[in-house]
Amino acid sequence: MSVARIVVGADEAGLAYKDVLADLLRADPRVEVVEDVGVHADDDGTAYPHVAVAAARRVAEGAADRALLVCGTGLGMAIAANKVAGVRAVTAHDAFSVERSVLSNDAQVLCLGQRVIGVELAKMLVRQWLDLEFDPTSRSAAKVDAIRGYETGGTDGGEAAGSC
Ligand SMILES: O=C[C@H](O)[C@H](O)COP(=O)(O)O
Repeated sequence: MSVARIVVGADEAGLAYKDVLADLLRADPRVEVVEDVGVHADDDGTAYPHVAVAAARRVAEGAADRALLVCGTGLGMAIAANKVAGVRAVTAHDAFSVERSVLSNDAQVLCLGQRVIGVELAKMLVRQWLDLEFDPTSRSAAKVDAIRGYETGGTDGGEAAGSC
């Protein structure tokens, strides 16, 4: 999965980190486009589900490769983004989880909590995230396909095609 086009978003509880992380992304030569779906001001009370879904839809429609979302905890953003078909969003605040979110789960959306981790750790995790790429030939691919199977209305997530 390319990291060329990344959409960022936050509610007011994640705005400061979102802006710092967007600057980090803009400075990375691999990132060609950083699309910011807001919020842009401390007094913008847009609730996190609206931001999360706006960003996740950009990923689902192929307009962005990944999304980086920040709220107070990173939890609500992930819950909301996962309502968009085709999107796999996670909250991850440690290096191992960030790594596995891409390598195991092919997650396109990383959600962070501004009230949970320090800004330097957030920056480190995002730098690491940019280095990661899912391997569609890996043993994890069938499991991600099983997620897709449930999403598209299947009742068994494609269990017949791959055991857990
Ligand atoms: O998951 C939700 C976020 O942490 C949000 O920024 C804060 O939500 P709250 O105001 O409902 O606690």
